[in-house]
Amino acid sequence: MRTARATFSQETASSGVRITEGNGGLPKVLLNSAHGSEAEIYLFGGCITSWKPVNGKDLFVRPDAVFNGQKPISGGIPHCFPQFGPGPLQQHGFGRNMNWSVGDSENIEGNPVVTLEIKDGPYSRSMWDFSFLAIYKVELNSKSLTTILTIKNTDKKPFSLSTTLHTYFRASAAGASVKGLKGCKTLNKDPDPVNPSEEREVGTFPGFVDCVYLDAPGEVHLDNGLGDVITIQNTNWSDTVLWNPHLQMEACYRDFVCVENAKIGKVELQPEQSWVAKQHISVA
Ligand SMILES: O=P(O)(O)OC[C@H]1O[C@@H](O)[C@H](O)[C@@H](O)[C@@H]1O
Repeated sequence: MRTARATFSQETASSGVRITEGNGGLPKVLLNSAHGSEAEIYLFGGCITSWKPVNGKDLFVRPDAVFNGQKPISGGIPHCFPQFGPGPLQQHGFGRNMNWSVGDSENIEGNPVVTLEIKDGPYSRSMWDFSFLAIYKVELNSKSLTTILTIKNTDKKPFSLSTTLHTYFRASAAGASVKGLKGCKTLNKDPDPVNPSEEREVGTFPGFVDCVYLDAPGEVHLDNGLGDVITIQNTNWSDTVLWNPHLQMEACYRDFVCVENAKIGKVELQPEQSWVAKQHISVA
């Protein structure tokens, strides 16, 4: 079944896609699979704040997260677009500060699929003077969540960007580990500035961690220290970031780790060109 152009006021419950009012009165999209899983996405930031797979833990939203449509929502799966980290634009770019609109929604064998999008406007143009279209397709299955991000250059001049999905997984940081990054070259802010290749079979979070793994594999495994192993697969997200703020966020650092699919090196897009990347996270 396919439902075109859902709007805030238009509920498409039969497709398992429903738009309702979330925290702070912000519109959010609820996804319900016929197979028992749930997810929610705030249109502000296109931020997936909840993913409850069958037999798995929810994502993590920081206790300092605000839902006021002004500051980005800190938690879940925020977009860092069109810049990851600090730089000429605001930290992590402006995609997480924009109101995404709902495009198509559909239902595939009981699994809801929704497509969100943003394009340039006065707000983005004031910081980044390019015409672009970002399309974010989200599909919920019983034990997995798939997102496909497409960035299209709709301008007459080329542009470049970096981006990540800054995913906050609920975890026991002290017991969490990530497998699959051995051999990757690192860009490690701390503690080792010489940026060696990762030698460990598993990355852990014994203290402050903020490390980019370049040319990461298409699949890594997060043991969340709470009894689940989450498989994180990707196509075209070339890098992986591990982050835990430790004592910088004393109130919550014990309860999450970020494992981020990232594109750190610049994506260069000529007019009409697109960049597409897929993330698939799943529990056993
Ligand atoms: O706090 P924010 O802007 O939501 O971003 C989350 C974190 O993202 C990390 O990538 C940065 O290294 C941190 O400095 C930052 O705090």
